[in-house]
Amino acid sequence: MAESATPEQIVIVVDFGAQYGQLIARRVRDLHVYSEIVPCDITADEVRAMAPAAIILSGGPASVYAEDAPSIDPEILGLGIPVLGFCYGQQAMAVALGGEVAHTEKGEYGPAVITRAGESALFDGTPGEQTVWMSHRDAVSRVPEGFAITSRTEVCPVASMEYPERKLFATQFHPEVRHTEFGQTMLRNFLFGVCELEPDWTMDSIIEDSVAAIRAEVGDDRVILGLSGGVDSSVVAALCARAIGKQLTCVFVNHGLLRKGEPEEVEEVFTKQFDVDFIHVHAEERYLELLAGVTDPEEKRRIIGTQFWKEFFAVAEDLAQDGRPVKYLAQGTIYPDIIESGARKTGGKASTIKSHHNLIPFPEGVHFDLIEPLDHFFKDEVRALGTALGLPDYIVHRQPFPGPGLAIRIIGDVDGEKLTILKNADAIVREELDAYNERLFAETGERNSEHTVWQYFAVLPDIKSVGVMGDERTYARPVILRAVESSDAMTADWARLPYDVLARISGRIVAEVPGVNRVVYDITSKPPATIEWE
Ligand SMILES: Nc1ncnc2c1ncn2[C@@H]1O[C@H](COP(=O)(O)OP(=O)(O)OP(=O)(O)O)[C@@H](O)[C@H]1O
Ligand SMILES: O=c1[nH]c(=O)c2[nH+]cn([C@@H]3O[C@H](COP(=O)(O)O)[C@@H](O)[C@H]3O)c2[nH]1
Ligand SMILES: NC(=O)CC[C@H](N)C(=O)O
Ligand SMILES: [Mg+2]
Repeated sequence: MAESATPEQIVIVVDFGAQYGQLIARRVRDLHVYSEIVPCDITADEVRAMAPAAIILSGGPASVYAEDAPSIDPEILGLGIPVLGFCYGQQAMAVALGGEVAHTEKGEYGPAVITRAGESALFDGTPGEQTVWMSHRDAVSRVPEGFAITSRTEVCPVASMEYPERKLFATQFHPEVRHTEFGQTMLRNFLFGVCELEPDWTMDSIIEDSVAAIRAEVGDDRVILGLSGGVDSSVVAALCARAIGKQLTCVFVNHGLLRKGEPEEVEEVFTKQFDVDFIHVHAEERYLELLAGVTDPEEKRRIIGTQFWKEFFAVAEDLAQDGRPVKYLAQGTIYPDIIESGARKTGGKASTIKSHHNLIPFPEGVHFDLIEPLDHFFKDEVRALGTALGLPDYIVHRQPFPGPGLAIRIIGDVDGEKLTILKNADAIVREELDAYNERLFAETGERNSEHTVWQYFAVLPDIKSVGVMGDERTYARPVILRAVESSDAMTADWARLPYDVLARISGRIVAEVPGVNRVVYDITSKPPATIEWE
């Protein structure tokens, strides 16, 4: 399998089940150093093989002395690679090296003021007293031999500790959260001061590395790309077009589960505005037949994902008629697809939340070598990459649309009638919320800012309810409105839409979409819900 281009310098974040694991990796990447999360049972040999330039130990919910509490292999701390531990990470470091951890009399949650003690490279350029963010009940009560205490709070005797000669540093507080006043300075001090890293992981270098990796992998062979018109696959298309030009054929599968007007738009954009070979596969009937009567969400995802492979393979066989076989399939797989599918490359530690269509195993008889240059990235990073590649805003800022399409927004089995209802209701939701987002954009000047609605759509549940329209009883379907704020789809909150916007959407759907007599709004965040309903 073709790996994405991993930069030479990498910082690994050892995850003890932190709430902020992703955030740590992001903060490091924001400083232009590549970072990736690894599970906490990683062995010293595995770390050696990855040869990271630095290691960060995350926080975590456990208590170090609890049964089954995760720990760090002390050998890892002795590899000579600089280590920085946060919270549970500090506690785990202390215990691994012979120090002690105890319950504090009262925990510290939220802001705390630390007082520094002595010199520390980690605190360079920060004041003697400063506000940090804490979230802990335990604390280091005795530091391991050779360690110095570099700050304390009233409650916590070891707010930070270090053994600079061995390049081991740790804090009880969380430098990765925005509320820690000088958190980003500390991270910078660690990466560029202690570890002497170069901030060279820039969009331009990412593009260069990816293009070179694709070229090296593919050589003179041919590639087909699953192109949905979405952000991820469009960015991969741009990267592949740069790398291998006309060896690339883009394949758009119209499975009939797309939004109203979408197939026409995608075809228009990629045949008229981009110079790529584009094939539109009409698979509407095949999908409807395969999905008939299927109600289980994972079963639907499996059928849809499997059929995607078959459609791509059929195109590849067709193209190969001219004597030049197609060996590679490129896709816009991104990191959240992988982590949620509990799939390969995460080391299998994550649990399966839902099987993303692009991670379903190949059916018998189908094989491709995969090219997935975005498989380490989050959505907002993909967008930044798209902008750097010169893709237009309407593609870069398109809201995500899942590969299995409307099939996972129709709860229960899928049929033509339900698809029509959902397409029409969804078109109204998009029209109204597109306009709302445009108004916010006009006010803030920022697309996909924290103020705009990130993703919005309609869901059709498998129930009916009683209503009264035109003095007559109705027994018809409700439509669920889902609108969320997010930046990377890993977490999301429901959008606090103004009542007048909600009222207009509800009024229009019931008036304009036959078969619907009620509209409800989903006010659940992710977690505990997910963005999609299936
Ligand atoms: N209708 C489709 N035809 C061909 N390939 C598809 C289709 N839908 C999805 N894919 C493939 O599956 C990958 C993952 O889908 P996903 O929806 O996550 O990405 P996207 O559509 O490119 O971007 P976005 O998340 O913005 O919708 C796509 O990048 C693309 O390679
Ligand atoms: O390409 C995709 N194939 C899938 O199978 C899939 N399932 C969910 N999504 C999208 O991923 C993001 C997170 O979705 P959830 O919170 O529902 O898991 C949201 O943006 C979803 O729209 C998918 N995208
Ligand atoms: N946020 C954390 O890492 C907490 C660590 C540990 N569970 C404590 O309460 O002290
Ligand atoms: Mg999509």
